[in-house]
Amino acid sequence: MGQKRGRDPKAQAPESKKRKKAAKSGPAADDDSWDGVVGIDDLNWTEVALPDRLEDATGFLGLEEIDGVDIIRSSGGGEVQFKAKEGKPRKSILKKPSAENNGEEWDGFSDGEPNEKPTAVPAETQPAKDEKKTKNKKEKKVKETKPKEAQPKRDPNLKVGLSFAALEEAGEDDGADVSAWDKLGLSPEILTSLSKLNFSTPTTVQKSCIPAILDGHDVVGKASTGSGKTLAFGIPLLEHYLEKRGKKEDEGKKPKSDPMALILSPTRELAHQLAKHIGDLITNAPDADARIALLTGGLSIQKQQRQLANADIVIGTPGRVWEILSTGSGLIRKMQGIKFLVVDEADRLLSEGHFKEVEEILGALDRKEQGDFPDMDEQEEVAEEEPSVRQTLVFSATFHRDLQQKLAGKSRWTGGDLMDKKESMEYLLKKLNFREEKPKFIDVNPVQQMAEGLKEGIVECPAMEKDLYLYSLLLYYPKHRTLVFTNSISAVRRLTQLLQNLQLPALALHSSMAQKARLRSVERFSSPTSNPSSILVATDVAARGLDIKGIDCVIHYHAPRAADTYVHRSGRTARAGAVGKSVIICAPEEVVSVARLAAKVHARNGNKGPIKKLPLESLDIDRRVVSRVRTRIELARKITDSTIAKEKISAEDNWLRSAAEDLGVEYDSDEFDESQGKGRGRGGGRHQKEKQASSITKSELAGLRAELKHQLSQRVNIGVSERYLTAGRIDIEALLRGEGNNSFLGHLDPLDF
Ligand SMILES: Nc1ncnc2c1ncn2[C@@H]1O[C@H](COP(=O)(O)OP(=O)(O)OP(=O)(O)O)[C@@H](O)[C@H]1O
Repeated sequence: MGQKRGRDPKAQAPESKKRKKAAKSGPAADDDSWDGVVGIDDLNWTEVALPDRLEDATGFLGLEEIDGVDIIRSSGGGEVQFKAKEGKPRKSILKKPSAENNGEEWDGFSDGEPNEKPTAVPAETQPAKDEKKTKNKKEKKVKETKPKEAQPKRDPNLKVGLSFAALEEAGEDDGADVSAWDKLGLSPEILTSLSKLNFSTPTTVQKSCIPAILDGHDVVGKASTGSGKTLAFGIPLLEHYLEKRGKKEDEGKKPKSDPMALILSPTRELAHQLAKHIGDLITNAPDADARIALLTGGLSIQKQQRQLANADIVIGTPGRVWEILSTGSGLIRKMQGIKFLVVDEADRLLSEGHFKEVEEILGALDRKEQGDFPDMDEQEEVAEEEPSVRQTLVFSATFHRDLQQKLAGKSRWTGGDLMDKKESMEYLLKKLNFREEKPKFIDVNPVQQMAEGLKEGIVECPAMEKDLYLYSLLLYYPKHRTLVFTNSISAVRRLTQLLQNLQLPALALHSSMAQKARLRSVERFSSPTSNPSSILVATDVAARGLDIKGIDCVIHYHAPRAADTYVHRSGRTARAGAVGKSVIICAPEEVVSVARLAAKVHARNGNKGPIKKLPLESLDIDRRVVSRVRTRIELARKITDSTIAKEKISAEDNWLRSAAEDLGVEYDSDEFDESQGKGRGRGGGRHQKEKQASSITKSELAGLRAELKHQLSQRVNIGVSERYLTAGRIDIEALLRGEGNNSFLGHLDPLDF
């Protein structure tokens, strides 16, 4: 078991105080007396542009103007001075710095030279940044044509990192009023970024966690899904970066290229999203050029190695992080200097399949003995590193209840078999080697685990009719972006094809897909321009952390196997204060486990036993809908099963044929099946079914497709007969106008859920 590292937890406190002071004191960090009042020449005047047509002109042509200022008259009554309007960052009204401040442009990570200069942001966010830089360059050119005396005179006392650099784009910014963040004492760069991102108010978890992290504490943060946990740790990380960089610049030193933070994520998609989210914060913070290395499987390892060599923040999945650390040269030593270790979705990351790699990484970060690093060259071995001051930040929406109580100091260590069980979270939390005896446990919503705007429902149906009920449910909510969860990869494959055959825009996501295809599915599903009825069919690889705007509904096609999975799956909707629905399609044999998990999730005040009534609303799908779409489902199933079986058999056949060729023998598939006893014994039924499904001929398949197409071209008629239509019993005009649910013909009570 690792020992507590020798470090005074309070050692960082003076630094934090200084940071707060700097943030409060305005652009000149040394100038405590600045009251935000500036003279006319300090303002960021912009020229009034000429409109295309003169009659469209408003304002003063040929003059300069400025927004967002209040006029102050000096006590003598003579000179006019200015102050930023309430709610606007004070420095946002100031003149921009001269061109000399602009650093070199960055070309992005590439597979080219190993000595390339790395970036401030992850590869994905780079194009936007590059575009912005090009734009700034153009603007600069225009400004350079101004007479020289128009350039502001720089106060030699002003610090670049913390002062004017923060104003570069702030003057043009129409972002949100961020005064609600004032109490957190953040730097102007970060306030500008939050304003641009339109994050006007910190969320509860951000309000509680940011000050604790900035004060140097280890933090275990628990808050419901979609409540903004990423920035709760992302903001302090960037604060630390800016502060350190400012210090180095003051001392005239070059900033070190060693990473300052490692963020571990359980899935690739989440790692990409974290990089994007934190990358956005960096990109929008003027002149904050922190660099992110994204280490996930499925993408070029060499490129990631190079990124890591020059990164400030490393984000990755444990497997790839360990793969790179254990083979790279001197990388473990570099990583030992990190100031923050963030374990996101901790309960997942610290259990199940990730255990081994996480343990390796943690072990390597804390290893002290010399000569213990096969990847370290001699010079590095000699170099004395400053003692480790790592803060550990652990976040999730769900935590093991015992652990929760233990960390909150409410119960004693239960010991016994928990300690013996290697996978147990308690063991690994010890491994995390918090530097404080008791990390701060911040539980934002100890009672309610689910997001406030979430409605939970259940649809009960026979196990073999889940397709039918899923499809019916989707027809009830035609304009809903929906995420469908299943418990297996084969179910994802089958359901995606089934829904596609039913002409629904379905995409697949599971861990056996190539990484690029995985990212493409998420991108296509989440793009604001994508079909608002998009459906993503996924395994639990999408259950954790994925932040996709506008998911209206989560459907559990298979009941989740554990309560935390239910919380995280459902948490993909109703995020950041939005509303959403979560519906379990439940077969009779799943009812008991669903009731158990719902009771766990909704148990009040510390799991005092199951609650009596199922806390999920029972949804009644109209029987007429189910019976009228049955033929569609049968046709779509036949087509899907046949396509999948054909693909499978042809893949197996190809493999056997080429193996036979290699061996120089003849291959006959029927003979081979006979010899393998296929069709008899265990699995024989499935094999027979596959054979049968694949034996549908091309023309039969075409017939089925044509029949399905015909069915789909008509609305589902739920009780409107010709007689009614002609007798004027329904509003044909309204039907033609496309009012109501377009999928149905006739009146259908909505689910009101
Ligand atoms: N202060 C804020 N104001 C408004 N929106 C915010 C704020 N902070 C974060 N958000 C937005 O809220 C959404 C959810 O944030 P985030 O992904 O960090 O949630 P989370 O708590 O980590 O969720 P999960 O537990 O599911 O991983 C994101 O789209 C993010 O951009």
